[in-house]
Amino acid sequence: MENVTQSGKKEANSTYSTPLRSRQVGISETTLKKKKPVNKDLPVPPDRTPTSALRRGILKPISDVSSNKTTSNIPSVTFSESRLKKRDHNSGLIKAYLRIRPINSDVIKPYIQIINDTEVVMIPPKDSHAFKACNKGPEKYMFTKVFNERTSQKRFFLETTLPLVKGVLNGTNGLVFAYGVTNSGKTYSIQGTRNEEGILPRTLDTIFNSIQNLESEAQIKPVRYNEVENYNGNETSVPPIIVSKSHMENPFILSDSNSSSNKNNSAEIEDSDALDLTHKLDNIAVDVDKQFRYAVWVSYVEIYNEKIYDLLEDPGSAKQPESKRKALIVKNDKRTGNKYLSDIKEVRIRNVEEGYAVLKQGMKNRQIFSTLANETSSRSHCIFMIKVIKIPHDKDNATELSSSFVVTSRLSIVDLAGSERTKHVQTTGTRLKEAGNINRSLMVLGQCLEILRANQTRPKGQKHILVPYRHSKLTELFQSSFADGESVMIVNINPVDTGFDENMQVMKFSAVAKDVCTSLKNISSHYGYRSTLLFTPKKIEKENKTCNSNDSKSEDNYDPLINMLFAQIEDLREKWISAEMRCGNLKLEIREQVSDEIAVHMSNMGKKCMDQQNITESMERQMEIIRRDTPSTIHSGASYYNFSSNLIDKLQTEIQELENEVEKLENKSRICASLLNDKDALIEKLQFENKELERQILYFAQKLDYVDIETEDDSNLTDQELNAMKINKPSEEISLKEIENYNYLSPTKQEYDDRLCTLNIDDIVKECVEEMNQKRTLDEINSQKEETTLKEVENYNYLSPTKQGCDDRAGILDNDLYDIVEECDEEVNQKRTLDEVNSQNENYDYLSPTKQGCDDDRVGISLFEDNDDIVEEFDEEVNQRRTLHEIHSQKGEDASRKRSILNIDDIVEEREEVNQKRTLDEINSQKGEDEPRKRRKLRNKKPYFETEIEENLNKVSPPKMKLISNRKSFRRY
Ligand SMILES: Nc1ncnc2c1ncn2[C@@H]1O[C@H](COP(=O)(O)OP(=O)(O)OP(=O)(O)O)[C@@H](O)[C@H]1O
Repeated sequence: MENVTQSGKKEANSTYSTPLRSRQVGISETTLKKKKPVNKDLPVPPDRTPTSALRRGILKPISDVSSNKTTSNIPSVTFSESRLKKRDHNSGLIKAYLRIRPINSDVIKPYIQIINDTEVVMIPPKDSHAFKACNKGPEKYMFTKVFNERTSQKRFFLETTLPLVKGVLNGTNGLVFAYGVTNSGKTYSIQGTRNEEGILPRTLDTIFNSIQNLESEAQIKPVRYNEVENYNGNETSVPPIIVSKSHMENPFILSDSNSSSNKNNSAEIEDSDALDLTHKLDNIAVDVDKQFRYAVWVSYVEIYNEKIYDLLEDPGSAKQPESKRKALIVKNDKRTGNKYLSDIKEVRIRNVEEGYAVLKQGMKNRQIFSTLANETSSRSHCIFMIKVIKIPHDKDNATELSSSFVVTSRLSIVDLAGSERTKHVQTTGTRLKEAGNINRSLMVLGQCLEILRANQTRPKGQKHILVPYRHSKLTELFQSSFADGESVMIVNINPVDTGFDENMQVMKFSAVAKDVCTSLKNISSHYGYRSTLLFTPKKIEKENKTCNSNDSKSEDNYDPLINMLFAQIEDLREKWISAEMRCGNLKLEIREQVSDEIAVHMSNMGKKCMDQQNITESMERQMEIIRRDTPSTIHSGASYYNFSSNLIDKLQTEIQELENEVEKLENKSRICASLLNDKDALIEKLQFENKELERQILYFAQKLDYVDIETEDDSNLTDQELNAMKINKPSEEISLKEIENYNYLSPTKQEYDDRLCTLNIDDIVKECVEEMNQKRTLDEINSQKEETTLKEVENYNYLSPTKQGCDDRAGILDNDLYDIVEECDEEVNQKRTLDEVNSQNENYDYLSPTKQGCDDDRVGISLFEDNDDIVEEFDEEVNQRRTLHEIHSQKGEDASRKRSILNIDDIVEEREEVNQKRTLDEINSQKGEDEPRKRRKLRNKKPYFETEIEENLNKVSPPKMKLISNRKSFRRY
C-alpha cells in the first residue's frame, strides 16, 4: 500500500509499466502472500501479474498492443494513488452522519438538541428507562456531521455520498448504510420519495451524468467479488435480466435480452410513490477519467431471517412460500479472500432510467416475496450494489482495451432494518424470529466494528482479535467492504416518536462505528489477469476454462459430500442462531424485568425524597418565619444558624426547667391537698386532745387537792365537768405507767408492720411522708399555739429541710423501705426519749408515781434535804425504764420484723407477754400509792408543788405535749 502511495506519483508521469507494477503489488501483496498455498493447487501460473508478464515478454503494454503508440500517451491510472496521497488519517475512519427527522408536533419537545455541526446532546425524558433506572443526565454525542431536520435530500447526498460516488468511479469500494429505529427516516434517506429522491437514485443519476458518453461497449461482465470475464452475446451465462435499450420507451420493463421466454415472466414495474422520473434531478456529475470506458452493473438483495434473497429474481418463478425461496450462498473467493454471492443476478444498466427500473423491480419483488412469506417488508436489510467496470480506452483508435486491464469497484447502499428492541415489536412466532435476527445481525455488526476499533488501537506486535464477521450474513457480506474501501454510516433519529432508550443505543452504536478505521490498502481496482485476450480467442477460452475449472469445481459444490457438509454446517448454524436468538430475547426480558424493578425502587425512593423535601421545605418556611422575626443583624449565614440553635437550646432548657417545676408543684399540691383535707380534722383533734389533756391535768391537780385553787381561778371547766371527771375517775384514770407502756406496745408500729404486708410501697411511702409531715405540723401547731394557716403549713413543708429530706428519701424508699421505717421509728423514739428526759427532769414528781411512792416512803424527811438522793433514785429509775423501754422497743421491732415471717401464735404470745408486763407495772404502781399519806405530805409541801404544777400548767409542757400529741396522732393508725 505504502509502495503504491509513495511511488505512485513519481511513476505516474514516467512509464505505464511502473504504476501497473506498483498497483499490482499494492493489491496483491498481502493477497498473494496469503494465497500462495492456495495457488499451489491451482493451475494458474505462479507469476501471472502483468508486471511479471511484461518482464517475461508475455505481456506488452496495451498501447503497444493496440496502437504501437508510445507509453507517454497511455493514460495514467494514478487516480487512486493520488487520492491515497491526499488522504489523511481521519479519512480512513468510518464516517458517521446524523440525520434528525422533522418533528410533526409543535407541542412535544425533542429530546435531542444540536450543539454545533458535529455535536448533539441527548436529554433523557422523565419517562425513559435511562432516566428512571440509570438516572442518566444529558449526554453528548459526536458525529462527522450533524444534519438537522431541514436538511434537503440534495445537500444530504452531496455531503455524505458524493465522495463515495467519486470513489467508485475512480476505482474505490464504498459502503453506505443507514442505521436507526423504525420510522426514523432510513428509507427516506436511501430511496426518498417521488419528489425528494434519496441517496440511491441520486447516486445512479450522478454516475450516469458523470460517465455520459463514456459507456463501454465491451462484452465484459463482473464475476465473483471484483473480477470480470468476457461474455459472448450468445452465451446463456449472460445475466438473464438486462434492461434493454430497446425498452427505453418503457424503461420499466425488465427483460432477458437473450431469452425471449423470460419476457413472459418479466414484470412490469408499476408506478409507485417511491420513485419516479417525472422530473430531472440536479444533474450532478463528477470528474472521471475520460481515458476509460465505463460499464455499470447493479444487483439488489435483501437479508431476511439470516438468509440472503435476490430481489431481481424473477418473481414468476418464485411465487411460492418463503421457505421455498432460493437463498443465495456467500462464497469465499479463494484468489482474493473476498466474500461474494454466488448466483446473484447482476444487471447491466446503461442509464439512470434503467437503474430506476431495476430498483423498482427489486422493490416490487420484495413486496411480492414478503406478501408470499407473510413477512413485513421493513423487517429485512436491503442492499443495492453498484459495480463500475472501468475499461482502458485508446482514444486515438477509439478502441476499448477492455479485456486487457480493467478496474472494478463497487458501491453498496444498505437500508438496514429498524433497530428497535423486541419489546416494541410482536414477540411471538415469526415476528419474534424476525426481531431476533435483526437484533442479532445488528449486534454482530456492532461487535465487528468494536473489535475492528480495538484491533486498530492495539500496539504493534500484539495479536489481533478475530473479527466475528461470520456470525451474521450482513457482516459476512460486508467483510471486504470494511477492510477495503470507504464506509459511511447514516444515523437516523426520530427525536419524538420513537423511544429515547432505543435511540440512545443507536447513538452509542454510531459512536463505536465512527472510530473504526477502514483501509484502502487493498485498492479495489483489479486488473483482469485474463490478459489472454492478447492471445487468440481459442486460447482465451482455453485459459479461461483452465483458470476457472478449479474455481468452479471448488465453488460449485459438485462434490455431494461437500454439499452435505455444507448443509450440515448451515443446519448447525441455523440452530446456533436460533439458540442465540432465544438467549438474546431472554437477556432482553430479564434486563427489562430488572429495569422495571429498579424503576419501582427508584420511584419509591423518589417518594421518600419528596417527603423529605416537603419536611425540609416546611422547616425552611419555619426558619423563614423565625428569620423574619429575628433582628436583621443575625439574618445571614452562620450567625443566623448559631442564633437559632442557641435559641432552641435555651428554649429547650427553659421548657425542661418549667416541666421540673410543674412536677414539683404538682407533688406539693398533692401533698397540700391531702394536708388540707386532714387539717381541719387534725385541728379539731388537737383541740380535743388539748382539752383532754387539760382535763387530765385538772384531774391530777384535783387529785392533789390543788384543783380547787386552779379551777377557782383559771380553769374553764364547769363544776359539772369536774364532777363528771370525778365520777368517771376510776374509768378514766390513766396510769402514767400505762402511757409509758404505750410506747412499748407501740400499736402504731404494729399497725405499720401489719400494713407493710398489705400496702404497696407507694402507699407506705406516702403514709410515712404524711406521718412525718403531720408530726412536724403538729409540732409546729403546738409550738405556735395553733396559729397555722394553710400558707404557713405549705411554706413549712416547702422549706422544711426535714420535709425535703423526707421527699428526697421518698425517692429511695422503694429500695430501702425498711431502713426508712426503722429510721422513722428511731427518730420518733429518740424524740420521745428526749422529751421524756426533759419532762422527767422537770416534772418527775408529777409524772412518776414511783417517785411519789419513794417520797411517801420518806415521810418525815424533807424532800429538799433528800433532793440528791431522790434525783439519783429517779435517774436510776429512768435509766431502768429506758433500758426496759429499749428492750421492749427492740422486742417490738424484732417482733414487727419477725411478724412478716412469724405465725400468729408468736405474735399473740408476744402480746400476752407485754400485757403481763403492763399488768405487773400497774400493780406495782398501784401498790405504792397511799392516798391519805400522799395528800398529807403534799399539803405540807404545797409551796414547792404549787409552783411546780403552776409552771407545768402554764407551759403545758411543749415537749410533753409534743410527745402526747405524737402519740395521739400515731394512735390514728
Ligand atoms: N428528513 C425527513 N424529511 C421529511 N420526512 C421524513 C424525513 N425522514 C423521514 N421522513 C418521513 O417519515 C416517515 C418514515 O420514514 P421511513 O419510512 O424512511 O422510516 P424508516 O426508518 O425507513 O422505517 P422502517 O425501518 O420501518 O423502514 C416517512 O413518511 C418519511 O417520509
